[in-house]
Amino acid sequence: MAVLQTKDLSKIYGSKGKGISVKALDNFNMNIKEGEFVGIMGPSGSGKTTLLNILATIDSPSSGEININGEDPYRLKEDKLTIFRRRNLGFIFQDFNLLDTLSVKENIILPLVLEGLLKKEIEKKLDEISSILNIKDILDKRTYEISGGQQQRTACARALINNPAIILADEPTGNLDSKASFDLMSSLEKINEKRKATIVMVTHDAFAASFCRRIIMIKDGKFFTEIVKDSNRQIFFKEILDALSLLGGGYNENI
Ligand SMILES: Nc1ncnc2c1ncn2[C@@H]1O[C@H](COP(=O)(O)OP(=O)(O)OP(=O)(O)O)[C@@H](O)[C@H]1O
Repeated sequence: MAVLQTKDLSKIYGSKGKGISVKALDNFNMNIKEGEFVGIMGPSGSGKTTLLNILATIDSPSSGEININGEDPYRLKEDKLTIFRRRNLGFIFQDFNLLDTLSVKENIILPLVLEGLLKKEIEKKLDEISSILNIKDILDKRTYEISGGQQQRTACARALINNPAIILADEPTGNLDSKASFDLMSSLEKINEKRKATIVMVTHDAFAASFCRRIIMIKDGKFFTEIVKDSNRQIFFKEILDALSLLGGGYNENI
């Protein structure tokens, strides 16, 4: 079953007639099934952030349709949209976005406290997610007392604790070293496999992308191609690099 669908999604920045307008997304179609782990890649300026912001309901499309877990979020009023977001979407950002006045545990359980869940239920969910992400030992620490990798795993736990329909990740390894990237991506892979979590991740990093099961490449706001993992991660990594070199737009120089 598709948990996320876009149909002829377009986004034009800049008002008609005044100055230059930019078509950031151009009739973009995408279909993501429950339990998929999908990477979105493309050259700088190809529309990845625009797409993610629209899926995150932060920015509205100029035209086209979007369906998340059976609803078009852009048809909801603001108060319903806030609840929709909290229940259906989990966010992981490049810069972690943790609250440094709170402990690791308080950061993670925040969405459940907002939902008004019972303490016992909160503790059970906290225990489950912190074991998967290997952060049980640091739950009482402040966020400035832990490493970047631990901060990102904390942010992941917060995004996942209430089992959202979709996890949206924007360059989650962008601020991590290679060991922390490996740990984070292994955790996301495990969460995808064990909890059937649906993950959509924008990344420039072919190594991080190799943990996904499908990569959608976009160029100039349009679907360019997609590749599906049908062997091991090392082979998929090479296939991603090959596809990126065809895509051009600055990727070729990095290979
Ligand atoms: N708020 C805005 N106003 C006007 N143009 C914008 C705005 N945001 C993005 N754009 C333009 O839309 C296009 C797509 O931008 P977007 O940020 O989605 O690309 P991207 O693929 O995420 O790039 P990067 O990899 O560099 O982050 C670019 O041409 C960009 O300059």
